[in-house]
Amino acid sequence: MTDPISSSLLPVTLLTGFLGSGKTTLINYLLKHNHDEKVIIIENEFGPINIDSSLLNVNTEIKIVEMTNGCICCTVQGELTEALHKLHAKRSVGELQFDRLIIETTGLADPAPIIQTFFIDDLIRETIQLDAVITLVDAQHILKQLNEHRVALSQIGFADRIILTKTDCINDEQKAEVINRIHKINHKAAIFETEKGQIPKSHWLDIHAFELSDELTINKGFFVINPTQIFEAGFKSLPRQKQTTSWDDNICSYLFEAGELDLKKIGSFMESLVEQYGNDMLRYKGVLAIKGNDQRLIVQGVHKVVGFDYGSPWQNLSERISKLVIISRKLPFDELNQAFLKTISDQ
Ligand SMILES: Nc1nc2c(ncn2[C@@H]2O[C@H](COP(=O)(O)OP(=O)(O)OP(=O)(O)O)[C@@H](O)[C@H]2O)c(=O)[nH]1
Repeated sequence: MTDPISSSLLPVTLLTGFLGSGKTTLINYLLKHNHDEKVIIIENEFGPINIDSSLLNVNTEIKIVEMTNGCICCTVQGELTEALHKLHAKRSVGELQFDRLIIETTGLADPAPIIQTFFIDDLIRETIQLDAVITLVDAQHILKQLNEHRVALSQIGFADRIILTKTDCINDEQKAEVINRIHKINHKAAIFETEKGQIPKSHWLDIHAFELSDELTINKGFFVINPTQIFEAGFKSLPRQKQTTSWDDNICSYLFEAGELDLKKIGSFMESLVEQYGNDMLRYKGVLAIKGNDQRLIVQGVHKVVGFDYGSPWQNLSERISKLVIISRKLPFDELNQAFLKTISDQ
């Protein structure tokens, strides 16, 4: 068995992506090549007949839990929770043995309520670990989908990893345009390419994206609020690459940067940020240096569900820089910049 997140917590991967983006194809590839562990697939479709399960090449090692009673995201508090509880009960008495769960959402689902299920329900929180949100993007059609369907934007915004499919159907210039646009929406998620689902499972399983880890990968292209480096303005938007089209995705990535922070003050800044703008904040993660504390403070959240924990100690003083990345619908820069500057200047 390959390194699951922990021997006691069941790893769950959330596979999302617009209609026809290649989710079933990816799962089929995995099931064909993953013989060392047992996987349960939870999938849902609109309507009374679940067509996708008949497309999956299933052998006896794999069980599929179908949810055809509407869309996961609409019934998430009920049906998904119930399905997870049942699976846990069967697993814990040995009636069903499996090593991981994959949830394949309908192409029209917004992942937010599904992700929140893993943080809200007590039993699920104690027994299951959401590993990562993997978003499949149909490179041939995504630009059109983004222009026409907000949910496609949201699926990219929530992603920890993005798997680009159907790159065999476009040329290099078109691919560069797609990658450029994805980066502008979500600059944190690494992008991988695949043709017909042929990608090693290590690229999308056991990513540990929801663990309160110390790592915070930051690429260029964020809007930056950084009082440690830009004392006067405290805020700058990095130059964006030239845009050839007039679209304006309303989800983008933000970065707050500062030196050491006062726990109480950054706590109340975060509290009011989440209170006011949590509905717009898809994903956020921070590694903060707290005055008088040797350990990194890790914060991560999805909308208004936030988790805090202390991580590994800072090695030296120069390392002690606080960073918070937020992937969100447009936030009011000036207002937040001022509030953030106030938070750190009063310290
Ligand atoms: N050319 C090409 N076709 C692909 C690729 N990946 C998937 N497809 C095809 O795209 C179609 C849709 O793929 P699915 O795997 O069913 O997509 P899905 O995301 O499960 O679709 P929904 O369940 O409807 O949301 C199928 O005909 C696949 O064979 C790829 O990388 N290249």
